[in-house]
Order: sequence, then structure tokens, then C-alpha cells
Amino acid sequence: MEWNFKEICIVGLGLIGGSFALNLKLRGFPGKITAVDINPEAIEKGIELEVIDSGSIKHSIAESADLIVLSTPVGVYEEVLKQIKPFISNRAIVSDLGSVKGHLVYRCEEILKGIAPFVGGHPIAGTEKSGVENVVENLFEGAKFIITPTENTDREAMEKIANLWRNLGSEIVVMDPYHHDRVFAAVSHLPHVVAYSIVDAIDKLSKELSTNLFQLTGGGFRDFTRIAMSDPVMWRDICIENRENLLSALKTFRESIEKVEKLIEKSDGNGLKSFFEKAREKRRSVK
Ligand SMILES: NC(=O)c1ccc[n+]([C@@H]2O[C@H](COP(=O)([O-])OP(=O)(O)OC[C@H]3O[C@@H](n4cnc5c(N)ncnc54)[C@H](O)[C@@H]3O)[C@@H](O)[C@H]2O)c1
Ligand SMILES: O=C(O)C(=O)C[C@]1(C(=O)O)C=C[C@@H](O)C=C1
Repeated sequence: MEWNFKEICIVGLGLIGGSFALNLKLRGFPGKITAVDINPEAIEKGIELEVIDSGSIKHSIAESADLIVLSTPVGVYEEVLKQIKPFISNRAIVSDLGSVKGHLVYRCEEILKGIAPFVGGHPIAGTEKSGVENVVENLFEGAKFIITPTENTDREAMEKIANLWRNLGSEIVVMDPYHHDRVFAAVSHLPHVVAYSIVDAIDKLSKELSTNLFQLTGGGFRDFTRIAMSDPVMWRDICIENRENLLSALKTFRESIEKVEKLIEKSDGNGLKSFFEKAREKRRSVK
């Protein structure tokens, strides 16, 4: 296996940054792994779990890295890049693992102009948990890793990032950054917002019925709302950074809800059956 990098510094050592570090180690990455986090406990835990070799709350730890990977919530990217900028070596590449790309990728390129090449990336794997204490072995194995180049992207840097993720067992998909945001507004951001909203609705219904409905839930509720246990800061930032695409996906979702609502109102059995059949076939086609 060719690794191309000698020292990787992860900025934001949470579930995803920590899982990235852990799986680099499990796959035999021979170099050093360091991390920066505003939370000293994340660094302590990362060292204790042997996920990183060393870490700090100071950005200066990144100065010997030849790869710096952002894995904070997307809302602080700008602040983080400005803080780390003075410490980026002239050999380093900067990449990220964030859930929103589009304008953010261009903003990162702008901040790093003349300093380091930036390669936007997004692993399509995760869990509803957060924090380095919840790292997952083989999280990226068989998962897609989206790379979002722009017309400015350094192709050699991009190939090195693609190779690194292939080494972790991921399948590389190359996508335009703005297209990425429309796609993931639909398949990831919309379901999360809907899951949080379902919980909100059931909470209201609990009050209406003077019954704690959450004590009476079964598998349907559990399967549907697992992701409503996801980190609120991460999802706040995703919703704001991908606002336009998410609003447009929500509009389409509202049309679907209105459609099924009308069928129920009319007690249209055939209509409902065909609506459910179509959705069932689509869902069954997804592995
Ligand atoms: N959780 C998922 O399923 C998932 C999947 C793919 C991508 N992502 C993306 O990965 C990134 C990280 O998500 P996560 O689930 O690991 O979140 P997390 O909450 O587990 O970890 C985020 C870490 O960033 C640190 N942090 C916050 N602000 C910081 C700052 N200014 N400087 C340095 N560190 C800071 C936090 O202390 C925390 O340790 C996000 O951008 C998210 O969109 C998440
Ligand atoms: O499995 C989960 O808990 C996830 O939410 C993972 C998930 C997703 O929506 O599929 C969440 C956000 C990411 O950017 C990528 C993956």
C-alpha cells in the first residue's frame, strides 16, 4: 500500500475525525497521526484510546503535518482555517470530511490560496453518536467517499487523497461541489430534518393525549428516528450551510406529504396502495 503522507493532523477529533484516525492505524498507516481540538478532553481520550499519537488544543501542532484534515462541524471551517493557516507547511495538502461542500469548498480554496492545495471530501458513513469515544472500526469500508474538485483543484493532491481513502476501503466518487449539496440535501439532510420533526410532532401529540407516547413506541419509531439522536451542532451547521437546497428538498417532501394526506382524506384505498407500492419498490432497490 502506498500512503503518500508521513504525518496527518486531524482538526476536530470527534466521531468522524477519530474514526478516520483509528482506521488509518488499523489499515497499517506507518506515519504519525496528530489532532487539534478545542476540547482538551477529546485529545486526552484520543491518546488514551491510541487513536492518535499526540494532540493539542494549539494549532501549532499542525506545522509538521503533510496532510491536514478538517473534521469539525462545517460552521467553524472559516475560523479554523484562519487559526491554522500560519502553521501550514509548504509541503502540506488540506482536505476535509464535512457534510456540505458547494460554496464552502470555494471559501476554503480562497483562504488557502498561495498556501496549500485544498481537496474537498465527504465520507458517506457515520452514526448518530458523536465524540472520539464512539469511534467505529471499519466505518469507511465499502462506503462511498465523495471528492468534490473545482477548476482550481490540484490533480496530484486529489489523487493522493483518493488513494488514501481507497486504502481505507472506500469507493471514490467524484462530484461537482454544488451538485454534491443538492444530492445530499435530498438523501441525507432531508431525512435528518424529518426525523427531528417527527419526534417534535410526537411530543406535541403526547401533550394533546396527556400520555407519554415515547414510552409506547416500537420498532417503527426506533428505525425511523435513530438519526434524531444525532449531534444538534453538526446538524444546525449543515442546515444553515446548505439552506437553499434543503429548503427545496423540504418543498418536494411537503408535496409528498400533501399527496398522501389527500389520499387518506378521500379514503382512496387504491391510491394509497399504489403510493405505498411505488415507495416500497424504490426502498427495496436500495441495498
Ligand atoms: N457524524 C456523521 O455521521 C458524519 C458523517 C460524515 C461526515 N460528517 C461530518 O464530519 C464532521 C465532524 O462530525 P462528527 O460527527 O465527527 O462530529 P463530533 O461532534 O463527533 O466531532 C466534532 C469535533 O470537532 C471539535 N471542534 C468543534 N469546533 C472546533 C474548533 N473550532 N476547532 C477545533 N475543534 C473543534 C469538537 O470539540 C469535536 O471534538 C462534520 O463536519 C460532519 O458534517 C459527519
Ligand atoms: O448513519 C447515520 O447515522 C448517518 O446519519 C450518516 C450520514 C447519512 O446521512 O447517511 C450522515 C451525515 C453524513 O454527512 C454522512 C452520512
